[in-house]
Amino acid sequence: MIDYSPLLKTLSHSPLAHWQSALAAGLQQRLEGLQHGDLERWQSSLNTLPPVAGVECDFSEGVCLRSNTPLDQTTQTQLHDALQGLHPWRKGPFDLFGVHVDTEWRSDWKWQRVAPHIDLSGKRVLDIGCGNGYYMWRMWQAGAELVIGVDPNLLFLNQFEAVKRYLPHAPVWQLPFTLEELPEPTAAFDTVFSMGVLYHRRSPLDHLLQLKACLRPDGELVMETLVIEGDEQQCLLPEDRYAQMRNVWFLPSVPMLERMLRRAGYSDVRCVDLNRTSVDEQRSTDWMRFQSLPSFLDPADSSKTIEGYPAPLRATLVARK
Ligand SMILES: Nc1ncnc2c1ncn2[C@@H]1O[C@H](C[S@+](CC[C@H]([NH3+])C(=O)[O-])CC(=O)[O-])[C@@H](O)[C@H]1O
Repeated sequence: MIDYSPLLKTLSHSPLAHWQSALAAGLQQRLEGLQHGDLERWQSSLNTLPPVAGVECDFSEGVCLRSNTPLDQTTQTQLHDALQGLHPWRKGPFDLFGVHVDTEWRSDWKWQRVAPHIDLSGKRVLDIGCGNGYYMWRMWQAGAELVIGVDPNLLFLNQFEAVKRYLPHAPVWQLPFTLEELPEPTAAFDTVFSMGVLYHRRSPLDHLLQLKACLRPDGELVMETLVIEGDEQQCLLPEDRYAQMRNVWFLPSVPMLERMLRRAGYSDVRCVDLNRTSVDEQRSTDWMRFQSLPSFLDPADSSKTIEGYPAPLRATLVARK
Protein backbone atom coordinates (compact mmCIF):
# COMPACT_ATOMS: atom_id res chain seq x y z
CA MET A 1 0.00 0.00 0.00
CA ILE A 2 0.93 3.65 -0.32
CA ASP A 3 3.77 4.81 1.91
CA TYR A 4 2.39 7.96 3.48
CA SER A 5 5.56 8.88 5.40
CA PRO A 6 6.65 11.62 2.92
CA LEU A 7 3.21 13.24 3.30
CA LEU A 8 3.44 13.09 7.08
CA LYS A 9 6.88 14.71 6.87
CA THR A 10 5.58 17.47 4.57
CA LEU A 11 2.71 18.14 6.96
CA SER A 12 5.06 18.61 9.87
CA HIS A 13 6.30 21.86 8.24
CA SER A 14 2.82 23.14 7.44
CA PRO A 15 -0.19 24.60 9.27
CA LEU A 16 -1.49 21.02 9.21
CA ALA A 17 1.31 19.82 11.53
CA HIS A 18 -1.32 18.68 14.02
CA TRP A 19 -2.64 16.25 11.38
CA GLN A 20 0.55 14.24 11.58
CA SER A 21 -0.18 12.07 14.60
CA ALA A 22 -3.93 11.86 13.99
CA LEU A 23 -3.41 10.85 10.37
CA ALA A 24 -0.66 8.38 11.15
CA ALA A 25 -2.89 6.62 13.68
CA GLY A 26 -6.04 6.92 11.52
CA LEU A 27 -4.28 5.65 8.40
CA GLN A 28 -2.73 2.70 10.14
CA GLN A 29 -6.07 1.74 11.64
CA ARG A 30 -7.88 2.25 8.33
CA LEU A 31 -5.34 0.40 6.21
CA GLU A 32 -5.20 -2.53 8.62
CA GLY A 33 -8.96 -2.70 8.87
CA LEU A 34 -9.62 -2.32 5.16
CA GLN A 35 -12.11 -4.91 4.07
CA HIS A 36 -13.69 -5.49 0.74
CA GLY A 37 -14.45 -8.73 -1.04
CA ASP A 38 -12.39 -7.60 -4.05
CA LEU A 39 -9.47 -6.08 -2.17
CA GLU A 40 -7.18 -9.07 -2.63
CA ARG A 41 -7.88 -9.13 -6.37
CA TRP A 42 -7.16 -5.39 -6.69
CA GLN A 43 -3.96 -5.75 -4.70
CA SER A 44 -2.76 -8.58 -6.91
CA SER A 45 -3.48 -6.43 -9.97
CA LEU A 46 -1.34 -3.69 -8.42
CA ASN A 47 1.38 -6.21 -7.74
CA THR A 48 1.51 -7.19 -11.42
CA LEU A 49 2.07 -3.60 -12.62
CA PRO A 50 5.39 -3.76 -14.46
CA PRO A 51 8.24 -1.50 -13.37
CA VAL A 52 8.93 1.28 -15.89
CA ALA A 53 12.16 3.24 -16.09
CA GLY A 54 12.58 6.90 -17.02
CA VAL A 55 8.98 8.03 -16.39
CA GLU A 56 8.02 11.39 -17.87
CA CYS A 57 4.71 13.22 -17.51
CA ASP A 58 2.95 14.92 -20.35
CA PHE A 59 -0.11 16.57 -18.88
CA SER A 60 -0.64 19.00 -21.75
CA GLU A 61 -3.73 17.18 -23.01
CA GLY A 62 -4.66 15.04 -20.04
CA VAL A 63 -2.90 12.56 -17.79
CA CYS A 64 -0.25 10.97 -19.97
CA LEU A 65 2.83 9.12 -18.71
CA ARG A 66 5.64 8.10 -21.03
CA SER A 67 8.92 6.30 -20.62
CA ASN A 68 12.18 7.37 -22.22
CA THR A 69 12.55 3.65 -23.07
CA PRO A 70 9.27 2.68 -24.80
CA LEU A 71 7.62 -0.46 -23.40
CA ASP A 72 7.91 -3.69 -25.39
CA GLN A 73 4.69 -5.46 -26.37
CA THR A 74 4.81 -8.01 -23.52
CA THR A 75 5.29 -5.32 -20.87
CA GLN A 76 2.52 -3.21 -22.39
CA THR A 77 0.14 -6.20 -22.31
CA GLN A 78 1.11 -6.87 -18.69
CA LEU A 79 0.33 -3.23 -17.85
CA HIS A 80 -2.96 -3.36 -19.77
CA ASP A 81 -4.08 -6.52 -17.95
CA ALA A 82 -3.07 -5.22 -14.51
CA LEU A 83 -5.06 -2.00 -15.10
CA GLN A 84 -8.03 -3.97 -16.45
CA GLY A 85 -7.96 -5.88 -13.15
CA LEU A 86 -9.02 -2.58 -11.54
CA HIS A 87 -12.23 -2.33 -13.66
CA PRO A 88 -14.49 -0.30 -13.59
CA TRP A 89 -12.56 2.88 -14.42
CA ARG A 90 -14.97 5.79 -14.10
CA LYS A 91 -12.88 9.00 -14.18
CA GLY A 92 -10.14 9.71 -16.70
CA PRO A 93 -8.96 9.15 -19.41
CA PHE A 94 -5.40 8.09 -18.65
CA ASP A 95 -2.68 7.33 -21.16
CA LEU A 96 -0.19 5.19 -19.28
CA PHE A 97 2.83 4.32 -21.41
CA GLY A 98 0.68 3.82 -24.49
CA VAL A 99 -2.19 2.01 -22.72
CA HIS A 100 -5.21 4.22 -23.25
CA VAL A 101 -7.60 3.89 -20.30
CA ASP A 102 -10.81 5.07 -21.92
CA THR A 103 -12.88 5.71 -18.80
CA GLU A 104 -16.67 6.07 -18.43
CA TRP A 105 -16.34 9.84 -18.06
CA ARG A 106 -14.47 12.34 -20.20
CA SER A 107 -13.31 14.06 -17.02
CA ASP A 108 -10.90 16.09 -19.15
CA TRP A 109 -13.94 17.90 -20.57
CA LYS A 110 -15.08 18.90 -17.07
CA TRP A 111 -11.55 20.01 -16.21
CA GLN A 112 -11.48 22.18 -19.33
CA ARG A 113 -14.65 23.89 -18.11
CA VAL A 114 -13.39 24.38 -14.53
CA ALA A 115 -9.66 25.15 -14.93
CA PRO A 116 -9.90 28.57 -16.64
CA HIS A 117 -11.68 30.00 -13.58
CA ILE A 118 -9.11 29.15 -10.91
CA ASP A 119 -5.45 29.77 -10.20
CA LEU A 120 -3.76 26.90 -8.39
CA SER A 121 -0.13 28.05 -8.59
CA GLY A 122 1.63 27.39 -5.30
CA LYS A 123 -1.64 26.42 -3.65
CA ARG A 124 -2.36 23.80 -1.01
CA VAL A 125 -5.41 21.99 -2.38
CA LEU A 126 -7.98 19.60 -0.90
CA ASP A 127 -10.18 17.53 -3.24
CA ILE A 128 -13.22 16.09 -1.48
CA GLY A 129 -14.61 12.96 -3.16
CA CYS A 130 -11.53 12.75 -5.37
CA GLY A 131 -12.56 9.41 -6.95
CA ASN A 132 -9.47 7.80 -8.48
CA GLY A 133 -7.54 11.07 -8.32
CA TYR A 134 -7.85 12.05 -11.98
CA TYR A 135 -8.44 15.73 -11.13
CA MET A 136 -5.69 15.74 -8.52
CA TRP A 137 -3.13 15.05 -11.27
CA ARG A 138 -4.63 17.94 -13.25
CA MET A 139 -4.47 20.20 -10.15
CA TRP A 140 -0.79 19.36 -9.66
CA GLN A 141 -0.18 20.04 -13.32
CA ALA A 142 -1.92 23.41 -12.86
CA GLY A 143 0.77 24.38 -10.33
CA ALA A 144 -0.56 23.25 -6.94
CA GLU A 145 2.18 22.78 -4.36
CA LEU A 146 0.37 20.01 -2.47
CA VAL A 147 -2.79 18.13 -3.41
CA ILE A 148 -4.62 15.95 -0.89
CA GLY A 149 -7.75 14.07 -1.88
CA VAL A 150 -10.16 12.15 0.30
CA ASP A 151 -12.48 9.40 -0.83
CA PRO A 152 -13.73 6.36 1.07
CA ASN A 153 -13.96 4.16 -2.06
CA LEU A 154 -11.24 1.49 -2.00
CA LEU A 155 -11.30 0.59 -5.69
CA PHE A 156 -10.66 4.25 -6.52
CA LEU A 157 -7.81 4.30 -3.99
CA ASN A 158 -6.24 1.31 -5.78
CA GLN A 159 -6.63 3.04 -9.16
CA PHE A 160 -4.96 6.13 -7.71
CA GLU A 161 -2.16 3.94 -6.37
CA ALA A 162 -1.64 2.42 -9.83
CA VAL A 163 -0.80 5.87 -11.21
CA LYS A 164 1.03 7.08 -8.10
CA ARG A 165 3.31 4.05 -8.34
CA TYR A 166 4.85 5.63 -11.45
CA LEU A 167 4.99 9.11 -9.85
CA PRO A 168 6.08 8.30 -6.29
CA HIS A 169 7.54 11.74 -5.64
CA ALA A 170 4.55 13.79 -6.79
CA PRO A 171 3.05 15.89 -3.96
CA VAL A 172 -0.33 14.27 -4.63
CA TRP A 173 -1.95 12.08 -1.98
CA GLN A 174 -5.19 10.20 -1.59
CA LEU A 175 -6.55 9.37 1.85
CA PRO A 176 -9.17 6.64 2.38
CA PHE A 177 -11.40 8.87 4.50
CA THR A 178 -14.57 10.87 4.14
CA LEU A 179 -14.53 14.64 4.62
CA GLU A 180 -16.26 14.14 7.94
CA GLU A 181 -13.45 11.85 9.16
CA LEU A 182 -10.59 14.32 8.64
CA PRO A 183 -8.78 15.41 11.81
CA GLU A 184 -9.79 18.89 12.93
CA PRO A 185 -9.00 21.72 12.60
CA THR A 186 -8.51 21.68 8.84
CA ALA A 187 -8.58 25.42 8.05
CA ALA A 188 -5.32 25.34 6.08
CA PHE A 189 -6.23 24.84 2.43
CA ASP A 190 -6.04 27.61 -0.15
CA THR A 191 -8.50 25.85 -2.44
CA VAL A 192 -11.07 23.17 -1.67
CA PHE A 193 -12.87 21.25 -4.40
CA SER A 194 -16.16 19.45 -3.94
CA MET A 195 -17.11 18.04 -7.32
CA GLY A 196 -19.93 15.53 -7.66
CA VAL A 197 -20.43 15.17 -3.91
CA LEU A 198 -23.09 17.68 -2.74
CA TYR A 199 -26.02 15.68 -4.17
CA HIS A 200 -24.83 12.61 -2.28
CA ARG A 201 -25.10 14.46 1.04
CA ARG A 202 -28.31 14.40 3.04
CA SER A 203 -27.42 17.67 4.76
CA PRO A 204 -26.16 19.93 1.97
CA LEU A 205 -25.74 23.00 4.17
CA ASP A 206 -23.65 21.04 6.64
CA HIS A 207 -21.48 19.91 3.71
CA LEU A 208 -20.95 23.55 2.68
CA LEU A 209 -20.02 24.43 6.27
CA GLN A 210 -17.62 21.48 6.54
CA LEU A 211 -15.93 22.57 3.30
CA LYS A 212 -15.64 26.12 4.63
CA ALA A 213 -13.97 24.80 7.78
CA CYS A 214 -11.20 23.33 5.57
CA LEU A 215 -10.36 26.69 3.97
CA ARG A 216 -7.94 29.28 5.29
CA PRO A 217 -9.43 32.79 5.55
CA ASP A 218 -10.06 34.12 2.02
CA GLY A 219 -9.52 30.62 0.58
CA GLU A 220 -11.52 29.50 -2.44
CA LEU A 221 -14.20 26.84 -2.81
CA VAL A 222 -14.89 25.14 -6.14
CA MET A 223 -18.31 23.53 -5.99
CA GLU A 224 -19.50 21.35 -8.87
CA THR A 225 -22.82 19.58 -8.57
CA LEU A 226 -26.05 18.52 -10.25
CA VAL A 227 -28.58 21.33 -10.46
CA ILE A 228 -31.99 21.95 -11.99
CA GLU A 229 -33.24 24.93 -13.95
CA GLY A 230 -35.27 27.30 -11.83
CA ASP A 231 -35.33 30.24 -9.45
CA GLU A 232 -34.04 30.60 -5.89
CA GLN A 233 -37.14 28.80 -4.54
CA GLN A 234 -36.55 25.58 -6.48
CA CYS A 235 -34.85 22.33 -5.67
CA LEU A 236 -35.42 18.69 -6.69
CA LEU A 237 -35.52 15.96 -4.05
CA PRO A 238 -36.02 12.72 -6.01
CA GLU A 239 -38.50 10.22 -4.59
CA ASP A 240 -36.00 7.40 -5.03
CA ARG A 241 -33.32 7.01 -7.71
CA TYR A 242 -32.10 9.79 -9.98
CA ALA A 243 -30.65 8.64 -13.34
CA GLN A 244 -30.50 5.21 -11.66
CA MET A 245 -28.23 6.56 -8.93
CA ARG A 246 -29.10 5.73 -5.38
CA ASN A 247 -28.18 8.20 -2.70
CA VAL A 248 -29.11 11.36 -4.56
CA TRP A 249 -30.69 13.97 -2.31
CA PHE A 250 -30.79 17.65 -3.19
CA LEU A 251 -30.51 19.14 -6.68
CA PRO A 252 -30.93 22.92 -6.16
CA SER A 253 -31.36 25.50 -8.88
CA VAL A 254 -28.26 27.67 -9.41
CA PRO A 255 -29.87 30.70 -7.67
CA MET A 256 -30.80 28.49 -4.72
CA LEU A 257 -27.27 27.05 -4.53
CA GLU A 258 -25.84 30.58 -4.64
CA ARG A 259 -28.12 31.51 -1.76
CA MET A 260 -27.12 28.39 0.18
CA LEU A 261 -23.46 29.31 -0.24
CA ARG A 262 -24.09 32.86 0.95
CA ARG A 263 -26.11 31.60 3.93
CA ALA A 264 -23.24 29.25 4.76
CA GLY A 265 -21.04 32.35 5.00
CA TYR A 266 -19.26 32.40 1.63
CA SER A 267 -18.76 35.60 -0.31
CA ASP A 268 -18.06 36.45 -3.94
CA VAL A 269 -20.27 33.54 -5.05
CA ARG A 270 -20.27 33.04 -8.83
CA CYS A 271 -21.56 30.38 -11.20
CA VAL A 272 -18.83 29.94 -13.82
CA ASP A 273 -20.21 27.03 -15.81
CA LEU A 274 -23.45 25.25 -16.58
CA ASN A 275 -23.39 22.12 -18.68
CA ARG A 276 -25.88 19.45 -19.69
CA THR A 277 -24.09 16.10 -19.56
CA SER A 278 -24.00 14.53 -22.99
CA VAL A 279 -23.94 10.82 -23.81
CA ASP A 280 -20.49 11.45 -25.30
CA GLU A 281 -19.20 12.65 -21.92
CA GLN A 282 -20.55 9.71 -19.86
CA ARG A 283 -20.81 6.33 -21.55
CA SER A 284 -19.82 2.66 -21.33
CA THR A 285 -16.38 1.72 -22.65
CA ASP A 286 -14.05 -1.29 -22.53
CA TRP A 287 -12.81 0.10 -19.23
CA MET A 288 -16.31 0.55 -17.73
CA ARG A 289 -18.47 -2.23 -19.08
CA PHE A 290 -21.61 -1.57 -17.00
CA GLN A 291 -24.54 0.57 -18.11
CA SER A 292 -24.01 4.31 -18.31
CA LEU A 293 -25.85 7.56 -19.09
CA PRO A 294 -27.45 6.44 -22.41
CA SER A 295 -29.34 3.76 -20.43
CA PHE A 296 -30.30 6.18 -17.66
CA LEU A 297 -32.17 8.61 -19.92
CA ASP A 298 -35.75 8.25 -21.15
CA PRO A 299 -35.38 6.46 -24.52
CA ALA A 300 -38.24 8.56 -25.94
CA ASP A 301 -37.06 11.92 -24.56
CA SER A 302 -33.40 12.45 -23.68
CA SER A 303 -34.21 15.66 -21.81
CA LYS A 304 -35.51 13.40 -19.01
CA THR A 305 -34.03 10.66 -16.86
CA ILE A 306 -35.75 7.29 -16.99
CA GLU A 307 -37.46 8.27 -13.73
CA GLY A 308 -38.95 11.32 -15.48
CA TYR A 309 -36.74 13.98 -13.83
CA PRO A 310 -34.82 16.64 -15.77
CA ALA A 311 -31.70 15.06 -17.36
CA PRO A 312 -28.34 15.74 -15.64
CA LEU A 313 -27.33 19.40 -15.67
CA ARG A 314 -24.16 20.30 -13.80
CA ALA A 315 -23.03 23.68 -12.47
CA THR A 316 -19.64 24.88 -11.24
CA LEU A 317 -19.62 27.67 -8.69
CA VAL A 318 -16.67 29.39 -7.07
CA ALA A 319 -16.82 31.25 -3.77
CA ARG A 320 -14.53 32.74 -1.11
CA LYS A 321 -14.44 32.01 2.58
N1 LIG B 1 -18.54 12.21 2.61
C1 LIG B 1 -17.69 12.01 1.62
N2 LIG B 1 -16.41 12.40 1.74
C2 LIG B 1 -15.53 12.19 0.72
N3 LIG B 1 -15.87 11.58 -0.44
C3 LIG B 1 -17.14 11.18 -0.57
C4 LIG B 1 -18.10 11.37 0.42
N4 LIG B 1 -19.29 10.87 -0.03
C5 LIG B 1 -19.06 10.38 -1.25
N5 LIG B 1 -17.76 10.54 -1.59
C6 LIG B 1 -17.09 10.18 -2.84
O1 LIG B 1 -17.42 11.18 -3.76
C7 LIG B 1 -17.30 10.66 -5.09
C8 LIG B 1 -18.47 11.14 -5.91
S1 LIG B 1 -18.23 10.94 -7.66
C9 LIG B 1 -17.34 12.38 -8.09
C10 LIG B 1 -15.89 12.14 -8.36
C11 LIG B 1 -15.09 13.35 -8.82
N6 LIG B 1 -14.94 14.35 -7.75
C12 LIG B 1 -15.69 13.98 -10.03
O2 LIG B 1 -16.10 15.15 -9.94
O3 LIG B 1 -15.75 13.32 -11.06
C13 LIG B 1 -19.86 11.34 -8.12
C14 LIG B 1 -20.33 10.94 -9.39
O4 LIG B 1 -19.56 10.61 -10.27
O5 LIG B 1 -21.59 10.96 -9.49
C15 LIG B 1 -17.24 9.14 -4.96
O6 LIG B 1 -15.98 8.70 -5.36
C16 LIG B 1 -17.55 8.88 -3.49
O7 LIG B 1 -16.86 7.75 -2.99
